[in-house]
Amino acid sequence: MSEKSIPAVEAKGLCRRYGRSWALVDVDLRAEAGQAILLAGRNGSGKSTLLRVLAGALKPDRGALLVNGVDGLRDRQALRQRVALLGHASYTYDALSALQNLQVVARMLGRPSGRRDLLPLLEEVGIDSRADDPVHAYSAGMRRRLAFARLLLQDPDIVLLDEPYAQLDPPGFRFVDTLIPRLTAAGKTVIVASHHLEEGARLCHVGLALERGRLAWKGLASELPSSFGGLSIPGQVA
Ligand SMILES: Nc1ncnc2c1ncn2[C@@H]1O[C@H](COP(=O)(O)OP(=O)(O)OP(=O)(O)O)[C@@H](O)[C@H]1O
Repeated sequence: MSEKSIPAVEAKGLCRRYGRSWALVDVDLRAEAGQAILLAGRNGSGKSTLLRVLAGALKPDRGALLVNGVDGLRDRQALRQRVALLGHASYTYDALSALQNLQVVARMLGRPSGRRDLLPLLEEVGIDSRADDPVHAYSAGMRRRLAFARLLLQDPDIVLLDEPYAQLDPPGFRFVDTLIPRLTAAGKTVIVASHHLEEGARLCHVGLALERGRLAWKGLASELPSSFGGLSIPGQVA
């Protein structure tokens, strides 16, 4: 079967509610390997909910989710092996150092977990000089950088980024700007929820916008109407 016939992610009719209130209504999404998708929408439109459903962190009330052709709702382990979400919470072990945090993940994944194996990842995200400090002593941006290092270690096929610029400084923005094309060039699928439509348009191929949980717009990321977001990053250095 050709690669094109099996999308990396295929969601159909996803619905999710919190109590009586629907946060996602009949959302369809298709993403190919090597594609970056910008997910836009006002606060509360359902972006984080959709990413969490795609990552297997939240169960949809209705709908189907196939990841590389595998039913992700039935086979949640397969889903979690293929998909990783960088969300709002960093899910770190705060009493451990950054290096120890990565070691825990590396051991879980059966990957090399020596200092020399993992330090380059911390270097890549710019926190190697604090590798041995406990994470509870980290700033918000440093925790976010550690979450990126963990994501790189996980090396999933499908990368979900929820507001990737949040808490980062200008060098951090540049890290995100180079990370997304690097991931897609390696054949990964990237779905980015962001209010930064200008950056998203530069980095992503397809644009989707949610409005009150429904898919309200789909097209080229560069043509996404600014009514769905439109922040620019203060202090962005060319
Ligand atoms: N844990 C929760 N319990 C109840 N309602 C929730 C919960 N999480 C989200 N919601 C509701 O679901 C809707 C979608 O929220 P969601 O966080 O997915 O939006 P979002 O587009 O990511 O917003 P933002 O841009 O502010 O991050 C909102 O109406 C929100 O109030």
